[in-house]
Amino acid sequence: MKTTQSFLAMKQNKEKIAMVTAYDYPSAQLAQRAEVDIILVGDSLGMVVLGYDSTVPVTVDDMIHHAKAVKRGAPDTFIVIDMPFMSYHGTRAETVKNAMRIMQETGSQALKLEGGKSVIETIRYLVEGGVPVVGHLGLTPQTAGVLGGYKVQGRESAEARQLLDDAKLIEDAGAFALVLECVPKQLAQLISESIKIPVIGIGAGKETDGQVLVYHDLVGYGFHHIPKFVKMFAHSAHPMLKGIEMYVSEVKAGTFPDEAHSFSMKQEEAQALYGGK
Ligand SMILES: Nc1nc(=O)c2c([nH]1)NC[C@@H]1CN(c3ccc(C(=O)N[C@@H](CCC(=O)O)C(=O)O)cc3)CN21
Ligand SMILES: CC(C)C(=O)C(=O)O
Ligand SMILES: [Mg+2]
Repeated sequence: MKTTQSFLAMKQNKEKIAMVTAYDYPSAQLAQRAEVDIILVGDSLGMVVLGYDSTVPVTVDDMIHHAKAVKRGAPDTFIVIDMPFMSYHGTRAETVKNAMRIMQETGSQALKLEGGKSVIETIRYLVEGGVPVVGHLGLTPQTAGVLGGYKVQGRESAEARQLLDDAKLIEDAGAFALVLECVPKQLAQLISESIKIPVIGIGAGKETDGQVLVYHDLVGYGFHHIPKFVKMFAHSAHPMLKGIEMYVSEVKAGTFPDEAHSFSMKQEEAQALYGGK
């Protein structure tokens, strides 16, 4: 099992960090087999697994339910869990309770929080309490309603400088890594060079210390909207759909199940069953 220190060392050694989301037992198994460095149980599960049109409806209980399955599928991989919408914006006691529940009930290694200046204090006291924290800046989907949609952030220098300042604050607050989503590659490079903790990009160019992609985007599972920054490394929905269509037609034709997929009794037992009332 890697640790927060492993990821700092990877940045120092210029070894890229590969992160992927997972939401259930099989996706976690595949991620672990592929030797990803970090699994993120992302609140994107609300969209790609539950079919909501944003991450806003996702609850702490949803995150725990999915993360427990992920942990069973990838017991030896470092797992980060998203704190969902507004679960870290109430009182300190409420935030601590949510963080504690997610950590204790799932056995995962770290939590991720979206936002800059406004969550610095929260990051600080979670870290002081012993929770490894990942920050998340740029396009923060939980505040997409306020941002005005899923848009690239920091295209103008003033806004870009604000994101750089926020990244430094997040580092100072004690986060061990930072996810940077949907920002120009020049800004992502500057932020990666300006802080010591690893920057994991998504739609942030190739100069970050690592990359993260949503599982369903990268393996092409589902028929959802695919953001521009996604490279689909496999197209799994199509062979899966073909398989299900074949199953339906074989059931309709009566060719499934065949002998190989059926159980049988000895002939005399069958005779006794049919004839010997
Ligand atoms: N399937 C999926 N993949 C993701 O990466 C993802 C989710 N869902 N849900 C949660 C958030 C939302 N994310 C998104 C969703 C859409 C765009 C998007 O469509 N962006 C525009 C860019 C618009 C612009 O140019 O400003 C695009 O065309 O890619 C980006 C990030 C990233 N996360
Ligand atoms: C896109 C990644 C960074 C995320 O936060 C998620 O999957 O929820
Ligand atoms: Mg998320």
